[in-house]
Amino acid sequence: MASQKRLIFVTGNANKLREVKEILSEGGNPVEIESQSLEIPEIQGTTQEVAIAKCRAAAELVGGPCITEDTALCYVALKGLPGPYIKYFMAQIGHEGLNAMLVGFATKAAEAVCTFAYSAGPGTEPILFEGRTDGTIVPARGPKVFGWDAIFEPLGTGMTYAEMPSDQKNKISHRGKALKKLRAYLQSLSS
Ligand SMILES: O=P(O)(O)OP(=O)(O)OP(=O)(O)OC[C@H]1O[C@@H](n2cnc3c(O)ncnc32)[C@H](O)[C@@H]1O
Ligand SMILES: [Mg+2]
Repeated sequence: MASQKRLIFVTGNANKLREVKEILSEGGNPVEIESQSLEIPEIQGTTQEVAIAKCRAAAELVGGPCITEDTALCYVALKGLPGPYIKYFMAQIGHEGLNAMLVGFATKAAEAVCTFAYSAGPGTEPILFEGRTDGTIVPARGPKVFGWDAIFEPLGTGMTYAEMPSDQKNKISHRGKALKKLRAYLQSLSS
């Protein structure tokens, strides 16, 4: 059996880290995740530009290979906004405000987008792995534990992320889909 690689996941978000560990623990984990909580400034731009800049900065700070992750919540009616700026919107206006932003718009459709970035070390170009889940913005339902989970209802489920058991969310989530791609890439590196 190939020895397990250790990889540093630079994130300040304990819920992200929990889900990443849960998802990677299912079925042949190619890496052992070690986390480092570092405050990395996030630039403005597309989800891809934000993810690349963050991972580059993280690799410089860590001084070696690492992964970072960016989550965006993209409203169809607002052409993808708040997108990568969702954290600040969430902090300032909360679940109610995030619903109120859509009053007067015909569609409440939104896409949850997760972008993992892998850097082989300082000075190397990060590689991106993206996962997307379509859904609808709804008044909050379920435990308010993780970000905007309570107001995002993935299409066809009738439940918000917050109302689902974590294994159900992980199976269909933006993060689960992106991690599947990252896992395949890491497996190809170690074989
Ligand atoms: O240190 P990092 O990894 O950047 O952690 P962060 O909390 O700053 O995360 P982001 O910059 O990616 O901002 C994403 C925002 O969306 C929230 N979020 C991320 N994933 C989520 C999920 O699966 N469900 C609900 N909210 C989520 C998260 O709490 C933030 O408010
Ligand atoms: Mg962040």
